Amino acid sequence: MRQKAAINQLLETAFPGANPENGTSGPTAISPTTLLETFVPGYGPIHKFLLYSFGFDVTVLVTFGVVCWLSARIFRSTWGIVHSLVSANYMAEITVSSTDEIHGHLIAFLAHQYKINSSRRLMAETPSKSAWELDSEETETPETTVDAEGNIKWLNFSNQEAKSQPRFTPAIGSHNFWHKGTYFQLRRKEVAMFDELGGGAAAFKDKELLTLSCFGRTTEPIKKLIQHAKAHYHLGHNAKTVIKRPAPKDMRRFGGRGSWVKIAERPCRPMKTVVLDEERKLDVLSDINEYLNPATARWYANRGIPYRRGYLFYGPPGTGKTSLTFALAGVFGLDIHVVSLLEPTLTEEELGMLFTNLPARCIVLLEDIDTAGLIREPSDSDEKNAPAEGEQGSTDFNVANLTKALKKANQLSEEEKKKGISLSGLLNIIDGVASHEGRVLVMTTNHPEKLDDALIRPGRVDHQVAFSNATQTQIKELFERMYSNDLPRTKLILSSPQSSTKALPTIVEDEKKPLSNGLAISNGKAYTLTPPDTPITATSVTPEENGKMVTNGHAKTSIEKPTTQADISESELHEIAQKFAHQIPNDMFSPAEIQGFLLKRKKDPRRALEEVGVWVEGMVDVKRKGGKLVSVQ
Ligand SMILES: Nc1ncnc2c1ncn2[C@@H]1O[C@H](COP(=O)(O)OP(=O)(O)OP(=O)(O)O)[C@@H](O)[C@H]1O
Repeated sequence: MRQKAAINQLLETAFPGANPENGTSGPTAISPTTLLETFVPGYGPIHKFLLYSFGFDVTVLVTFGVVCWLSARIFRSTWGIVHSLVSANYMAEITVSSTDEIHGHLIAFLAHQYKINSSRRLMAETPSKSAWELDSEETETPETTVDAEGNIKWLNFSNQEAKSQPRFTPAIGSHNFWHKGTYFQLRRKEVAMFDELGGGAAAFKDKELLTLSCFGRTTEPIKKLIQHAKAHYHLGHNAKTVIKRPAPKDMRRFGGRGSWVKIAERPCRPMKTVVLDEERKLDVLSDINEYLNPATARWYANRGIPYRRGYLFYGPPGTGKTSLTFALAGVFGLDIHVVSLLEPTLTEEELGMLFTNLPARCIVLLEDIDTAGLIREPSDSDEKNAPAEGEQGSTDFNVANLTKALKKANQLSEEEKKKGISLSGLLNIIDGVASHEGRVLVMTTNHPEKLDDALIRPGRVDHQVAFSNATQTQIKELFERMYSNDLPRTKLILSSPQSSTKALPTIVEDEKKPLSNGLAISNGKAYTLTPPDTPITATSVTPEENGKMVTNGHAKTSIEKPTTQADISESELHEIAQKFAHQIPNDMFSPAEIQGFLLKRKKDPRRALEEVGVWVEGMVDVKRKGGKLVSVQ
């Protein structure tokens, strides 16, 4: 009886006004149950069934669910409104596209941020490192084959990729982090870009956008963060020379900095490793040093002279033209932009655009300019005078001639299409009105005699440097360099750089100040020029360590015999070098050839001395016969 009364009471609460006992309806009142019955068909019977069978009023649960859902909706939209109001009025943001190198700097920096690292949403990436980028020998863990005595015989690097440590970066989505007391929001998202590939083709490409925001009405904290990320990135890259080349065709169409892509980063080549007549080396060094001085830019501007400098390095193959360019880039901390004029997809307009998008100061390297296939556009008179085949007169005009003429016309138009860069086009790009100022242009060639006069006239080429096969002094230097551990830094004494002082008599205020890179500015007096240290990841290996390598955590003896360097005193090394140099004729072999010979005996100077006679004989024989394949190595 009591149970029935309780159910009745419940029903009364659920259906106020409805009396299940007598079935009469009272005045209608709005209750959650009546509302649900109105909007959800069949709710009433289910509700009654549950209530009678289990004494459980489902309306309470449903009402609670609905209230929660509604609250969540209201909260979300209120939050959205508040967030957008706050973002619009009290937050600053900066967006970075993945087409810009800052994107890479930021991601690398964020990957190092412990707060991001502790995030629960990360993206794993396998960083690909070049041989130069490996931190140290210890981080390399090649598989090794060991002989009976436990010495390493063969190394195998096939498992390298699998073993390399993944890098964790923030996943696509939103992240928050603190940096130096500022709260930052990071949104990483991918957007599909409709990219017209030309020739009617098009494709969607993914591009990434990073949006950094922080509270406040100024973007200053974000700018500082980006600056910090850049500095962090370059921290480990100070001693590297960055090599860039034109981006793939579809990327460089957009212009901007994205027109150049980094292809490599190498440790700076120390100037002392380039064996070249000291005076010639210093001439180039002081010339570039003076050119890069900001005061010189003003000097040029005041006189209306285009602020550009061109160098021609010429000489036989393997004599150090490229090496000197890299060493110069290291000394002055410039990036090298390498352009191949033979690239079939490169048009004149694109080359012009690439030159416009060069950074303020850089080296542009045009290698083997004689083989670049520059096209001299035929003059009108040439065209008129050249008799076309099949044009011997209308009388003997026949079908065969017509076919030939058509074929030739087609061939010509095909060639025209592939033509690439004409000489006049290149000349315009090098020093035309739209040409970039502030860059150092280096052109190299093995055949200067083949170059067009216009290409090397002053203004386009301001300084020529001749390279030749090695002299005995250079051979000795190469030898000593190969076998000495780490020679102390050489001081280069600059004696009276006349050319520069004559050319720039009015640079006064800054002249005696050493530049930040350690080079002094010429003032007509003799002065000491010390090329800045190029801190190549100095592995100060002790003689004892030198014969060992660490693999998989175990120190093992290296493949080669323990070095003999430790056994040789400096004076003996000089003596051997002297004898070695005497056995090689002057000006016959390029430094590259000598380096190649020494590399095969890189740990054994005595053996190099013993074997050099036979090598010279064999090589002289090959050179005399004009052959290319060597019988002695
Ligand atoms: N003068 C030099 N001093 C030191 N090393 C040199 C010198 N010349 C050549 N070498 C060595 O020889 C190799 C080839 O040199 P490099 O590429 O600079 O020659 P190159 O003159 O540019 O040749 P090419 O004309 O074929 O491009 C490099 O490994 C370099 O170290």
